[in-house]
Amino acid sequence: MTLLVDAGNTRLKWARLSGGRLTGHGAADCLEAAWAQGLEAAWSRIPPPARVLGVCVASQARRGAVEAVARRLWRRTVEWIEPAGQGWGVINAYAEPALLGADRWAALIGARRCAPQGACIVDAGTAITVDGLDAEGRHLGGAIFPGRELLVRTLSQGTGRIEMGGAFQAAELPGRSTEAAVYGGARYGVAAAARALVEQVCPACPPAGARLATGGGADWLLPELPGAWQRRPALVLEGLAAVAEAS
Ligand SMILES: Nc1ncnc2c1ncn2[C@@H]1O[C@H](COP(=O)(O)OP(=O)(O)OP(=O)(O)O)[C@@H](O)[C@H]1O
Ligand SMILES: CC(C)(CO)[C@@H](O)C(=O)NCCC(=O)O
Ligand SMILES: [K+]
Repeated sequence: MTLLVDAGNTRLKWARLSGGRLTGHGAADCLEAAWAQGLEAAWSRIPPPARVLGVCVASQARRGAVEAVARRLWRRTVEWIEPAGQGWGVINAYAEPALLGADRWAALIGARRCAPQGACIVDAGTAITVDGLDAEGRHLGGAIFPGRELLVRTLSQGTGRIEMGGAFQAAELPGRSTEAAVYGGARYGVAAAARALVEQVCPACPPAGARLATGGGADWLLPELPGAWQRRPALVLEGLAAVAEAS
């Protein structure tokens, strides 16, 4: 069994790969202080994996904490996948391939496998990313925009008079309090921005291409986007599964 890990900036997701199937999906909220202890407790209940394969777009410290858990529990080294110029049927659009987010790279590999006709991919995570992929596996490039929660944090941290804490709340506009104005602004602003990104990136993708959506924010974002989208909650892990099976 191979343990697949998607270490994002908000959450860390994992699943077990055996016999070509993904099972035992789990997630840890990395914004909580004791997330690493929580991860260790959750992982101590799964059978020892032969390999641990992952992507990490979070800090070096978080990467190190994940490595420490795998080492302590199973004496395993985590194999972190980094984007290359090409691999697993995908050709990276970046002039400096290593600078593409490893989660975007894995999502493209996952898309290559489930949508050989090409795809437009939306990942609604901490950041919202949109990427294009053609029928030859060429990555067409993409877009990066702050997600809802991140936008609220940014406003809170970058101003003197806005202080936001706690969970995101649905709010209507016009808002009659700072909270309502900020939550409503983030909700409608990010939705409008995501629509604009999709409208820019999707026309560059093959007309018959799939529209694939992933990320923890897909449920709220999808109804805001034009067109019919296929939910692939584990697209990044699906890409990692393709890598694991081929190496
Ligand atoms: N239980 C939850 N905990 C945290 N975020 C959640 C939860 N449910 C939904 N979300 C939404 O999912 C988003 C995080 O999604 P996801 O887990 O895909 O992010 P991530 O992988 O950490 O992001 P990134 O890869 O961009 O760093 C949050 O910004 C929020 O909008
Ligand atoms: C954009 C995020 C934060 C999305 O998780 C991640 O893919 C990342 O840190 N990327 C590096 C920058 C880039 O992809 O160009
Ligand atoms: K993500």
